[in-house]
Amino acid sequence: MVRPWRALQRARGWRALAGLRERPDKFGGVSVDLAQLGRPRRLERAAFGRWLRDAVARWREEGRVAVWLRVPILQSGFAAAAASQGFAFHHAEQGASTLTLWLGEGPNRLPGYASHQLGVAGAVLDESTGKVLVVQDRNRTINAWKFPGGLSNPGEDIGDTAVREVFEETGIKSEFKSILSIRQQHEHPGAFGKSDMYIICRLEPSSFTISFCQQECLRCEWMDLDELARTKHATPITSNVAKLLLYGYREGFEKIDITMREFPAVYTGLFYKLYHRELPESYRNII
Ligand SMILES: NC(=O)C1=CN([C@@H]2O[C@H](COP(=O)(O)OP(=O)(O)OC[C@H]3O[C@@H](n4cnc5c(N)ncnc54)[C@H](O)[C@@H]3O)[C@@H](O)[C@H]2O)C=CC1
Ligand SMILES: [Mg+2]
Repeated sequence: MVRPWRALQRARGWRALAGLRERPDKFGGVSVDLAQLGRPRRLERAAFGRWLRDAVARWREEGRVAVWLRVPILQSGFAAAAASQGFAFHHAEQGASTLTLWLGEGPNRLPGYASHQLGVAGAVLDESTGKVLVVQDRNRTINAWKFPGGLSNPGEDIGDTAVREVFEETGIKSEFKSILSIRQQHEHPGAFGKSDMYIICRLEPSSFTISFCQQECLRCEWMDLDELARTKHATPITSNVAKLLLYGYREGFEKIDITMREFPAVYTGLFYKLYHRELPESYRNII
């Protein structure tokens, strides 16, 4: 016998499903966010599965090309119900996962999620002494000199990551001047098998007394740039960028710098940063 309160809960669950808002997108897909259901204690996975099967049939009839289903973490059982109907994970963040189902013709054309992580290091050069700031990692088996740096926070500008990481790891304050190099490595073990983008910036110091982070660094010092360019005890990236920096130090930074300019984005009203080699004024103003 189904107890009346349980029947009532189920009826509420069905009403909630029937009332789910669907958001079409400009590509012909549709999104449904299951957070709208609140905490449906009595809405069973099987009932949700039946609703989803009917909804998918309807979306096919309507000619939708894709379904985006957002599932709050506490309702993850619904992800299993969706997977049994062909949905697959697209991405997950702290509180929810998003699954997709391609309904269009031919192979799935939905864009993937994050493909890279971004690391940024700072080559901090004291131009008055020709010394550059280097560290050795505490957690590495082979200890080579490298520039202090680390992973970018979401929404953080490249130069801000370099300045923050340099300060956190060495106690040195600095200012962003330019980008010197970009390294891309696929299947990076430190990036959960994704690709790693590693950018080295040129920074100018505004403080000089080292107070390095004991958790992350084993050693930290101001080293002659000339010596860093020659030493065998540096990673290949560090050696190459040290040579590049030495070239710029001797012959003018305009030979090596990739500088930054800020522009308003046309469609969104946001701003972005454009990084490129110096462009003479006469070329900037060509109409
Ligand atoms: N060629 C070079 O000179 C080197 C370049 N890199 C690049 O630097 C960037 C990352 O810099 P980092 O200094 O590593 O980042 P970071 O300065 O943001 O530090 C990451 C922190 O997370 C910790 N961590 C990492 N994986 C962990 C795990 N599974 N469990 C617990 N703790 C963990 C580390 O011990 C470290 O304290 C990447 O882009 C990488 O490719 C890193 C090392 C050498
Ligand atoms: Mg680091």
